[in-house]
Amino acid sequence: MSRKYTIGVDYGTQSGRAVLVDLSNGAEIADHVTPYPHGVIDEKLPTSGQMLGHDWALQHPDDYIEVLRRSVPAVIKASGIDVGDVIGLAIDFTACTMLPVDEDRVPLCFKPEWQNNPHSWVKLWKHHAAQDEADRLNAIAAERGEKFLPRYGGKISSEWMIAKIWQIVNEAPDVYEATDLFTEATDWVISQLTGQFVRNSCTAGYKSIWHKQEGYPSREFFKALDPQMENIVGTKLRGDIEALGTKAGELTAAMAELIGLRAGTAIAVGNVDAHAAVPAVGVVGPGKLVMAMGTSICHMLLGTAEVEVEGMCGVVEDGIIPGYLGYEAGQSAVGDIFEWFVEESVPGYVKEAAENDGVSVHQWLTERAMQYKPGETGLLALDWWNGNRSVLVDTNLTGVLVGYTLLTKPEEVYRALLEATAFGTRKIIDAFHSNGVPVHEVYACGGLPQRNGLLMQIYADVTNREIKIADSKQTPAVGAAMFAAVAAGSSNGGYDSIVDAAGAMARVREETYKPIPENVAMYEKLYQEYTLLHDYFGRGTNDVMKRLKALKGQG
Ligand SMILES: Nc1ncnc2c1ncn2[C@@H]1O[C@H](COP(=O)(O)OP(=O)(O)O)[C@@H](O)[C@H]1O
Ligand SMILES: O=C(CO)[C@@H](O)[C@@H](O)COP(=O)(O)O
Repeated sequence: MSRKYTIGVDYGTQSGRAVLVDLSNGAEIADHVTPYPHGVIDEKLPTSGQMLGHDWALQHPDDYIEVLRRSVPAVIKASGIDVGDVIGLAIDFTACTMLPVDEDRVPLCFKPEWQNNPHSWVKLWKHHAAQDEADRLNAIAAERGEKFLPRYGGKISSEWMIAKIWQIVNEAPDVYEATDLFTEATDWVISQLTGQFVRNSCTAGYKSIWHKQEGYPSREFFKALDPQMENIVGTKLRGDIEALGTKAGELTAAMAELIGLRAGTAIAVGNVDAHAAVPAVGVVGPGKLVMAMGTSICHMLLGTAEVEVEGMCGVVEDGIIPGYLGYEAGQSAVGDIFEWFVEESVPGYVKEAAENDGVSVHQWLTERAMQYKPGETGLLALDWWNGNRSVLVDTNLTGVLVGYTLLTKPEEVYRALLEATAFGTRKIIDAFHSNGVPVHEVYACGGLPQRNGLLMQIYADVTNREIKIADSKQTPAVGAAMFAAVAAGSSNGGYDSIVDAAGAMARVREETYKPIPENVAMYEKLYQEYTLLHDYFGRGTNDVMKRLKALKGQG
């Protein structure tokens, strides 16, 4: 039998990428990236030019189709394989990235009557303008003693589906009324490929408060949020919910023509970027934490029992790998903080020097930051430039940097920011480890481990754990390609389970980052200081960040 292939398409924050993978060994035969033509829409609406509020982040649904139009034919062409040997396609996405669609699954923002209303657009995962709704939702859920709350670390995030929908109810009831379905972008793209709408259990579980045994929260709960939402489960949230790796349907003739694959190709149900990455590094059992490190970090871990962990994003049965409870936690900004510094905060001389040396500003700063020992900068930061996702679950928290002097150099600040994100990860690991979900090994994938060795050494030192790195530039896409192989099934040249697919296709690099004992000791001291600052600003001793944000809103 000829070699068989699948395509995984990873939808990130700024771009989407397709990877064509050999099913016999997981080799990435070709990849292609399509930057989203509209990028992240966080200043003004592309249609009317209307300015968006603080904390808004939207996207254009056609950008997702553009990724398929451009990147799928590009990987077929670059690989030179026979398209008939591509047996499946699957995608993974940022989440909760959601949109309202009409009865024909047309996004409301495509329709002239709605296109000038910002609430008709895709709300990206990092749209944080529903914090008020999230706060009220959490208070109501706690008051009612809702059983679901502990499964989400005690708080539902403003990033997740129900808070985002409630914001639409409050600010644009007409959009709410006109919406036939609220869908995750990952499920919407799959519906465009197959012509059928099916939800996936991963986003339903982590982002929409759905539970395998108990379903969604009760009508009474939704009614307590707003009477207009009472029947939302049977109406705007309806749809079959299928497990990861299930075949959602087959590629329609029209889409086959558009993207250059055969009609009838198996299409898997949607998935989330970080979750898809887990089998791609070979993790199919407990004790091994996977960090998907890019714009943000998602921390993924498998367990055998459902336990409560402060501030985790969620625990979902079969949510990552069937047969296990999948735990997720995260940091809302990591690479984004480094990017902010590079774009908004380095002096002109750094940019010029980097240009003269022919390296990126990130590289220039990293080479210099490497010369410092832990503690030597005298700086300490809180990594809350985009709020805190875990363990505090509060998007109203903001960044802090302590220890500036007149001699502070940009590379020292850069190093302090790298370290702050590592301390944030340590908080998450400690929360799991001390609550009965052990973390013995750490794996990293995503853009950051490929680009910044100093960052990875700092993470190994701060967490005092060896870190294994994915042997792939596009780990979530490879994971999606594995789920596509499962959707196609072994009778078609794919696999019967994700465990079988991971056994044959997953890869990590031989070299690892090992903790250096003297760095571990110094970082332990700095971590104690980080914890003091973290609790002081994050647990209510001093709510100055929130007061400042409120004043900013009035200004
Ligand atoms: N050399 C570098 N060191 C640290 N961060 C970097 C470096 N180069 C780029 N970045 C950061 O990587 C992030 C993008 O990560 P990537 O994994 O490619 O994207 P995504 O999260 O959208 O999938 C950006 O936020 C950028 O600031
Ligand atoms: O929240 C999740 C997954 O649950 C991510 O999609 C979100 O953090 C975005 O990830 P990226 O940083 O764009 O890889």
